Amino acid sequence: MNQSTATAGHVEVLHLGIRFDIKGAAMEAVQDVSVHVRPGEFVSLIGPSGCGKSTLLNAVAGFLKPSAGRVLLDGHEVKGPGSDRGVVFQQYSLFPWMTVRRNVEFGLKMKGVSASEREAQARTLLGLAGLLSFENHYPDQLSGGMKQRVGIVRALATGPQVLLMDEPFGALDSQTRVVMQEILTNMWQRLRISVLFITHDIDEAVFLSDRIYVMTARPGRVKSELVVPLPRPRTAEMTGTPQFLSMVRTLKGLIREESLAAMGGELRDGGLGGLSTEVGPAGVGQLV
Ligand SMILES: Nc1ncnc2c1ncn2[C@@H]1O[C@H](COP(=O)(O)OP(=O)(O)OP(=O)(O)O)[C@@H](O)[C@H]1O
Repeated sequence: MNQSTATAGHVEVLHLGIRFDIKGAAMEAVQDVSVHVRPGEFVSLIGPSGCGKSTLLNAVAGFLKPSAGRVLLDGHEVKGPGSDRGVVFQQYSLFPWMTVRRNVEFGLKMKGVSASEREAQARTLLGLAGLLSFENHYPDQLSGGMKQRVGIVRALATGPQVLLMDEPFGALDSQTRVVMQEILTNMWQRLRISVLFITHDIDEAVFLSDRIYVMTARPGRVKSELVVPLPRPRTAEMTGTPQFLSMVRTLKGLIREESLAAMGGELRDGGLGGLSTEVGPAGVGQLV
């Protein structure tokens, strides 16, 4: 497993609270959340829409200041964005006027890395992502999946200890998404980097993660923490195993409870009384 070899990239979110001011009223988006990512670990956050997943990730990225609690990276308090954390969003954030390789080199250039070293590092990572033959293409000559692969490579180029990914495959069609998951798990396996990953796709979370946090409806708190017991490296065949399917079923039950709670019981009150909020048999997802 990765976490046995990586030594940096330990994220600790301790009793995090984040409040937004909306028209003069405080709105609590995240409440008393404690989560962690060990060095080299792949951890996902899932939960109903609006439960504060992006807010939490933005606090780890240093884009948002906690209203309560702390975020630590390798024991040091996060006080703002830094090159020790790479961020990938759902929207492709490439510079359209730069080639693929120039896009990847951009962060290295900002760090003052020499042209020859930049080129070597960019080409190594592009090779890992299967994009070397596209290094001189421009973003608008690439498919959505390729653009997002360039986005991931660009986030990795400056050598962060932690990769923060907010629904990175959300805009892709389902076939491309599955391929991207395999590419990401292979890259992660080689790079030994810590990942905090947000997704709405439960299969994706199970396929990629070592552990999964399920969040409650707003204000977001940690509802459950599950260890994914599947071996590494992950392969597409594993998605059909009873272990995988049982874990997906467990997570679906947990999310469904919270989605119903987020709707304030409106569905049941509206006459859909047959809807059950009970979670099915816990299966293999080991609750910790
Ligand atoms: N900058 C902001 N100002 C005010 N409210 C905000 C801000 N950012 C987020 N919120 C609110 O905080 C809550 C949590 O939002 P957030 O985007 O973190 O949820 P999420 O779980 O990532 O949602 P989704 O799964 O739909 O992307 C929502 O009610 C959202 O409207």
